[in-house]
Amino acid sequence: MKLWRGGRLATLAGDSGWGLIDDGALLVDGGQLRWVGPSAEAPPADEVVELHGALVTPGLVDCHTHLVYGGNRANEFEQRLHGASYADIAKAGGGIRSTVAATRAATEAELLTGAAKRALALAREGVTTLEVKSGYGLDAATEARMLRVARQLTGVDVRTTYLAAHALPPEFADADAYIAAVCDWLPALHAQGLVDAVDAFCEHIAFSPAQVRRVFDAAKALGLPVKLHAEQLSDQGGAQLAAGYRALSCDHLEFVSPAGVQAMAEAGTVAVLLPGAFYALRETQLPPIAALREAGVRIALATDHNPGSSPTLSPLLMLNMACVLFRLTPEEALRGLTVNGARALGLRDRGQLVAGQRADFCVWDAGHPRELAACFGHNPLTERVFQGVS
Ligand SMILES: N=CN[C@@H](CCC(=O)O)C(=O)O
Ligand SMILES: [Zn+2]
Repeated sequence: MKLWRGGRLATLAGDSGWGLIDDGALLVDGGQLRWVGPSAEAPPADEVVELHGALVTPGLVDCHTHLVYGGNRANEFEQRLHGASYADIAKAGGGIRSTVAATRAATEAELLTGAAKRALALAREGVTTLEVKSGYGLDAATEARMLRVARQLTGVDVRTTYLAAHALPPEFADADAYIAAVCDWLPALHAQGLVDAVDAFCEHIAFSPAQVRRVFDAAKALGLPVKLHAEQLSDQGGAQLAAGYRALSCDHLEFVSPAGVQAMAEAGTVAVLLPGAFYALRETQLPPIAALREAGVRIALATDHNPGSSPTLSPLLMLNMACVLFRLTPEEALRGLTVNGARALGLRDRGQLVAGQRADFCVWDAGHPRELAACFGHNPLTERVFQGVS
């Protein structure tokens, strides 16, 4: 067993507060935290690492990414600067569809090379758990390829989400017929062990609530949990729909209604906020933070890394943006990228520095956890411990 001692621990234990332990220690047994507390009370260990007062937090959980894809969409960045909106570009056949063409054209090895570089960039800022969605294949073979690639990523714990209901592929004129295919492909992917959860994009440029319901019914029949890209550009009632399926999370939520917030609170559905997309699309409608807080909805944060609306690989920048743009407190933001991110994936074994949790943690050159959110464009990570190994 290995003891890390003499650190300032932001344990995030319990439901609020930093859970600070000054001069704290962590006893690691294999991949698990065996004991956490003041250094002076630490049990004996085979090996001791001195932290010299460094800050320690749980490993970061990036619970919403589209990390596997071909090509890039910097051309759309320019188009938006010339006045086109995200929806205009999508309606003209660009956006998600343009990444679908590039992803279909890429080999599994090419997709893995690109995704592995991105996963490494996230890990270098402290990510230890990462969710990766499909949704740029939109045919059975490419959706499977994306999910297989995600599962091959190493150095982070990966959760995969089936998002074939992301956009209508060019070979389908009828969205209902495509949704039937999306539902048909799912059992085989699930049988191959490639799917942890099922997601959909409920929006006027994507799929209707009735279509999402069919996808969720297919997930439910297999016992798979669901998540939803909900109310990003308009209020479709997606949050209520998802809550009706006890969804793990609803993500984006700029246009969610009070009824949607209430339904999420009652279902225990996590609100995943994505400041990178909000920023890049110059959205002005803020997610209803005060209402989410008041209703007691857990708030998570993620990079939403994708080549179009959120081409960021910086979870630390998301902490800062969540505070500056959404007015989250630094503590809410860090909880969003740790314990609440884990909850958005249905995981209860990580996100806090508490005995029994996974030994995934970060050591930072910082004196207080609020510094992680206050600074931007600066990475103070000095060590990342993943399953007990640094
Ligand atoms: N909004 C839908 N899906 C992604 C963007 C995908 C893309 O533009 O390629 C998101 O979460 O932001
Ligand atoms: Zn997304």
